Amino acid sequence: MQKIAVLKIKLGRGFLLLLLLLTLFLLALPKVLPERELVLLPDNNANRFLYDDQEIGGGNRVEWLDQSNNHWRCTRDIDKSSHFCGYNLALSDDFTRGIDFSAYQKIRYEVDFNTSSSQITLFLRNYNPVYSNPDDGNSAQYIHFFLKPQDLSSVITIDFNEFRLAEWWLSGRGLAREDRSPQFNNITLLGINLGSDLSPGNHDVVIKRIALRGPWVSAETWYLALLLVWLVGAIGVLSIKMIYHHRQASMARHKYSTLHERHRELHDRAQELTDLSQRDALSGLFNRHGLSLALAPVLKSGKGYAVVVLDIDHFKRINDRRGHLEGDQILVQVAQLTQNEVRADDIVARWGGEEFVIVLPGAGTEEAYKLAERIRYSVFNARFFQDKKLIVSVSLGISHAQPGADNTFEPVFNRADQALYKAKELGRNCTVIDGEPQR
Ligand SMILES: Nc1nc2c(ncn2[C@@H]2O[C@H](COP(=O)(O)OP(=O)(O)OP(=O)(O)O)[C@@H](O)[C@H]2O)c(=O)[nH]1
Repeated sequence: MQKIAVLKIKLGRGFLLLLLLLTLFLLALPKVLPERELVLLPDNNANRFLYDDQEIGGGNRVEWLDQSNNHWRCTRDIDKSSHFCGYNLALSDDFTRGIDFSAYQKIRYEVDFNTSSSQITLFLRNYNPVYSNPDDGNSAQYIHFFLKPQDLSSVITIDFNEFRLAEWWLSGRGLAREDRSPQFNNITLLGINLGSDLSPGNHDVVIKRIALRGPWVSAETWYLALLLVWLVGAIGVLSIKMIYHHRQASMARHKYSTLHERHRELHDRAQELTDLSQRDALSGLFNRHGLSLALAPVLKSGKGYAVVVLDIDHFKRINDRRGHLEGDQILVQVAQLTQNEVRADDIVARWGGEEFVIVLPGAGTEEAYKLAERIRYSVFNARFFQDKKLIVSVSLGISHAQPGADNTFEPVFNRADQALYKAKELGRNCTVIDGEPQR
């Protein structure tokens, strides 16, 4: 039991330690893991195109300087007004099907800007059938971020939280609340616009790389994993406790049943010893000690009782003729025949040798005489070893203890024994009552 308790404590501590380590590991993992990345550019199949405001009479003209390296230029004609000039990257051939950016957190541009533009717009287009129309490129959400000259560096990383939905796109559309904020689940196009008011001269841009970045696993998933770990931990601890208590209970049950078994064995043994000390081994009747114990309450009651002393006639001769073993069997059979005739509360004992004593509590001599005669006839008529020639008879002496008198057994027994002696003298196979002539 102690070993199990120690094991339980060790297991419990081990489990807690494991849980703690696992929690620390899960907490540290997002910080250690490299970010997930999706490279949008360079991509050989990328659908890139430039646009300017020439068609609407503007003063901006765009051209590729080195298309394979995404190197392009906007030139502003001072004599005309400036509206827009820029670069687009279509993410698929199908204008309605883009890429889900929402699994990422930010977008990373590696761009060389050689421009004096005071405001560069980085924008994304999100197509959603709720508000978009496949025939109208402008119906996809226009989400933008304004780059100021001070933001320009070789690597620019922008969190998607920093993007805004353009007011001009939103106005007049009457969209539902959930559609009035930027959506990133189906981005079909991204672009760079050098601005609406470019300064005269050349503005060169080289786009080296554009990629999405984000954690491998979302914060919600981490929390869920932590919760799961603790849940599994709690179930583990509970299971250990249950197993421990179950084992304790089964050990207690085993101990109880062993004790119970032992108790039963001791009880049986005690009964056996009691029987041995009170019973005659051959006949199974009370011996003298058993008789004195059984007699005690009768004497104490003071009610009076009758005593019959029985002795097998010429038993020595039977023994001599048939052998001691058969003599024993005759003794057992006579005991049984006697036992068959008595009442439930009569006490039958083997006094010794071939002599038996019967005590009849509350009985008078008449009753005792009838019993003695029944026994005598029963023995005389009994068949021993199926031998018709073997006749066994018994002689009996009877005495009576008056109620309130004779509270010791010995004198009453002696009187019955005297009567038995008389019966023997009278020729045996008869019953004599103390103080009476033979009937
Ligand atoms: N087989 C057997 N014989 C026993 C036992 N106890 C005593 N005896 C024998 O019983 C016989 C008793 O003989 P006796 O006292 O002379 O009396 P008896 O031969 O019965 O003669 P009466 O009593 O005068 O009729 C003896 O031979 C004992 O050895 C016993 O347990 N088994």
